[in-house]
Amino acid sequence: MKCERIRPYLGTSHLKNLFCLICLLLSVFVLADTNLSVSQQLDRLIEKSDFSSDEFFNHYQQLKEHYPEHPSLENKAKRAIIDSAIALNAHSTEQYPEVMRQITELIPHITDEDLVFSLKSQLFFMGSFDNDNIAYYQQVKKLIEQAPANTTSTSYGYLLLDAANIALRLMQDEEGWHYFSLAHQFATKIDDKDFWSSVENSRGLALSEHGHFQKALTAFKKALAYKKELGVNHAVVYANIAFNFFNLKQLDKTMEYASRALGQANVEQNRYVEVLIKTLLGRVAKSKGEYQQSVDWFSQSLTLAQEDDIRDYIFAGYADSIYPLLHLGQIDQAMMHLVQAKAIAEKEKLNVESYLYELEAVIKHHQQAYDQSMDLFFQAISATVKNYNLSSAKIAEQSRALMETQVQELENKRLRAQNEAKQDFLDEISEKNRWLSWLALIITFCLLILIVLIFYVRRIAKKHQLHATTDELTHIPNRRSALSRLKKKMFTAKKSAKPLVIGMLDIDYFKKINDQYGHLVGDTVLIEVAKVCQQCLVSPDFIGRLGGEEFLIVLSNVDESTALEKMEHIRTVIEQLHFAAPELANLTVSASFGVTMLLDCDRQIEQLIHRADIALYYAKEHGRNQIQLFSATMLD
Ligand SMILES: Nc1nc2c(ncn2[C@@H]2O[C@H](COP(=O)(O)OP(=O)(O)OP(=O)(O)O)[C@@H](O)[C@H]2O)c(=O)[nH]1
Repeated sequence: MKCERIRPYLGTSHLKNLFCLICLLLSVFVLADTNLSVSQQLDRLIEKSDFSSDEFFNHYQQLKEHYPEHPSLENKAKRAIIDSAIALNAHSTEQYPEVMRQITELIPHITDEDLVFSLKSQLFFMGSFDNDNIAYYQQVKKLIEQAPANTTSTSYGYLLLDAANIALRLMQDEEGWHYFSLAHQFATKIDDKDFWSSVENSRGLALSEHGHFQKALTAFKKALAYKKELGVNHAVVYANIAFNFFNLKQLDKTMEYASRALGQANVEQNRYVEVLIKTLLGRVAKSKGEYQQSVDWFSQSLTLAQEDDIRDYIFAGYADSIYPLLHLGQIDQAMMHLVQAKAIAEKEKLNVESYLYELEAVIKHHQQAYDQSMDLFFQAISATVKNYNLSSAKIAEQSRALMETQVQELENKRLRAQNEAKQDFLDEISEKNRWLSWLALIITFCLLILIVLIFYVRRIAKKHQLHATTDELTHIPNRRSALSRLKKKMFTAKKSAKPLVIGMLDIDYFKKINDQYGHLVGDTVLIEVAKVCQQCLVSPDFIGRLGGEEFLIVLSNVDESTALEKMEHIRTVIEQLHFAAPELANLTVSASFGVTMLLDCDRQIEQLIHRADIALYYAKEHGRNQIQLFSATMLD
């Protein structure tokens, strides 16, 4: 962004250099009539002209030694022009007064109008330090008006370019582009490729400063083509193209042309371009957010600029690194750079007051001194207004742009704070969530353990219940369970007025079986009897073991005859029991049954059981292996 801020005073320096070069050309042209040999040597000198090259100085030195006291006034004038060009190029301000004195003395004696004009222009450049303000612009315009009619002096062309640039910087766009158009016409008139290249390069810089980067690119490329055609130095045009691509945000192209500029600068031994490109690389790194890299590039550019005393870029090195330093949180270092930048600006009389206020405002902003920052921003505007004599519309435009920047900055700050708050909230939630996750995990784990425990407890309880309600030997309901179920059946039957029949089953002569075959066989008989009985019954009918060899059979919802049929079937099945073991081949089993039906008068199961017992006793008494239905006569 600061490219545009640096450009104003850089552009003028270039113009001065170019102007000096043209003065040399003009001088050679003038001398061609008076002294051909000097002229030829100067021609060669000018062809290779580069005010910063050793070759140029050596040739010029030789020329001076050969013709120390050349009588021609025009030659003296030319030498004064060359001396002033060298002094201007090298910023050798201490030499200015002497050269200016020579030029002032010569002017009244020179008759050639164009040469006089060139001398006056040179004098003007040496006397103008503060070249960015309205007064300077007025002086340039006045000088242009003094140009001889139909002049072919390129000094006139370079003054037009200077006027165009200054007008644009003073935001007098219409006049600025008008001067460019005049320079264009003048270039057509004199048909000088070098001047053409200067027009295009200068126009490219102006277009770039005004944001017309594509048009600027076209202009720079034309300038480059002219320079290449002439075979003169063009590293600086490469550099300008690189800067332009940077403004177009085409970083790949920026790097490509930066590299070409560096290569060409190496060939031309142009340290100025090297400094320029390192500054550009610093800006590229800054735009990528690589602030440390950016500071490093600016530091390298600053060192080179200091070594070669390239003052514009000593200032740029300090000023440009302020933003990245602030981003790196090095506010004190940024402040030190600002102090240095201010000192250089004051010493060199650089017209950067507004820029310095702006930089200080940004530093204050980073120091959170917002009121001071705002004041400094307004001082930056005031400085711009004062310096450029802006119209109220331009002031309003600048103020609005600045306010928008501030508002945007504050909005960004607000959004940052909002995001931070959001992040804190999310962190808090995620912290809570973390705890909740742990809690959920622990609870799940506990629940799992609980479920497993419940499962085992239930299994054990079931086992216990089974144990408590089931006969261990026969696996049918035991006495307690059988009687309990009978109780429920009796209650249901009475409630629904449905019939209920019970049968007491007792294995006949079981003692004998035990005695004859042993208890184990007795157990087997008990198991087999229980098994076949159960097979004969369908739910809700059931059988339970009351104890020893005695069983209880309960038949629900059956009439007397059906009940007796079922009992008879069971009896028959028991009677037909066969045991596989050969020693049990002769073992026969039978059972007696005492049967009774639920009566209306029954209140307790004991009454039922008692009647069944009586009937069983009766069956035993009357020959066993039979079924007896209770009847009152059995009581007799
Ligand atoms: N093997 C075995 N014997 C048992 C078991 N419980 C009782 N007994 C025996 O069963 C026999 C019952 O004999 P009793 O009450 O005299 O009856 P009984 O020999 O069947 O004669 P009646 O009932 O009159 O036909 C006893 O000898 C008990 O020891 C048992 O769980 N297993």
